[in-house]
Amino acid sequence: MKIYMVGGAVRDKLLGLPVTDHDWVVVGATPEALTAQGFLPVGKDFPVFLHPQTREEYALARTERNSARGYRGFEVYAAPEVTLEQDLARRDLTINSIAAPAHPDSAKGLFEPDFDALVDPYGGQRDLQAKVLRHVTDAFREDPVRILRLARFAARFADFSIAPETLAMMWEMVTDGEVDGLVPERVWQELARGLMEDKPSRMFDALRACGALQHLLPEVERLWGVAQSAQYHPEIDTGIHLMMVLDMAAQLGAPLPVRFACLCHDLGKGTTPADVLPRHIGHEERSAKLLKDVCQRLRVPSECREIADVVAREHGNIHRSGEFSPAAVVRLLERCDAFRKPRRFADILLACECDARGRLGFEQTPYPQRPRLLQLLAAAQSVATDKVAAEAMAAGQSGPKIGEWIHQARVEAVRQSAAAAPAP
Ligand SMILES: Nc1ccn([C@@H]2O[C@H](COP(=O)(O)OP(=O)(O)OP(=O)(O)O)[C@@H](O)[C@H]2O)c(=O)n1
Ligand SMILES: [Mg+2]
Repeated sequence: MKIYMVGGAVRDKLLGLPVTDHDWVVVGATPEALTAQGFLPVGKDFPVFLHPQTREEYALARTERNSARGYRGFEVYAAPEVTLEQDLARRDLTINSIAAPAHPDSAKGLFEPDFDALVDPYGGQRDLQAKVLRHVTDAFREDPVRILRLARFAARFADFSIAPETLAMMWEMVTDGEVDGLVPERVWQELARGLMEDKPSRMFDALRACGALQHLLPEVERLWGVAQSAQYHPEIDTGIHLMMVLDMAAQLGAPLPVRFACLCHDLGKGTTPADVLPRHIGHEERSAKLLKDVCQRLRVPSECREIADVVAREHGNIHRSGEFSPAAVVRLLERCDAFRKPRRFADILLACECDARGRLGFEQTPYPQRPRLLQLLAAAQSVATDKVAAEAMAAGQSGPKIGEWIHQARVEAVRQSAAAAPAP
């Protein structure tokens, strides 16, 4: 048997990037031979084994066919006579189809890849140098998730382009309805990973270029070509604004829920009636409704869904909060559930900063609303609620009236804090 390091580990090593997870392929072996060497079988669908010490994945060389639409319908063929070239041929991108032969290092009991003896039958190194994302063979079509994977790699390797023939193939796959059969969990998984890359906008550029975004997220696709007022949005186009917001979220190191909230905050601008454009009165409510559809369709986890809902509804109010009375500030904090979930509120404010700075010419503009609302929240939180409640009861109050007293005490605390540091 012969063992090779493959996939992302070889690619990242050649790019000089840190390598975290190692994938291996085993040629000329049977499951029995691997088990005899101490490897642990794991794959339910695929013949995959774990190294007894490192727990890294070792897969038998295989060919595969997609027997049905979507993710589940694979037929896998693994046998000792499947060659390395055959295994590399069924992979997604040339840059992911380079193999490094590995030699057992008997001292450590591990395998050491030899990067001076790469096996690269599909031009992976050439495409790494030319910075091109290119499919390996027609087998790319067998797995439509690869459209999303490619889009995600475009977001990660922001200076790579998509080979025209690959884009053409993706376009055909989309036209054939291939992305419509994807299971929601896989779509969400890839979208979430792409959102977390350095330049998320490039994932959406790629998905638009092949027509997939219209199928996966029509609510987002629709935003291109929708005008906004030039006074607040010099970039005008809502789709362009959205991409700037996402890239700002990446630049500010925002976590996934914040990035998802950014993605969905302006969905309602896509359904603004033509006669009120470029104004978008009431778009917040419409965003929240469309967000609900997206979350149901893609089974978005509740952590992402909930923050996105608040950001969709309240981002305009948070932007304008500098003009709010102390009572209006407290009502805003209450609607955001900031007293119970202060950390989530900080994330909501981060999403709003991304929105404000994700505009042409505003990238470096400070967003004082964020520190100010955090300060006012801290002031409102400093109210000793049990003391206020005791006072209210001593004054003969009960039920909701006690809540009103607490609310009033918080308004007073916000008033004092705001007076000490007025909005800029
Ligand atoms: N739908 C898929 C998934 C994986 N692969 C192949 O399996 C390898 C390992 O997959 P994975 O670990 O998911 O991706 P990586 O390329 O290693 O990228 P990452 O850095 O995201 O792990 C890929 O390089 C690719 O050769 C593929 O061809 N098609
Ligand atoms: Mg990997």
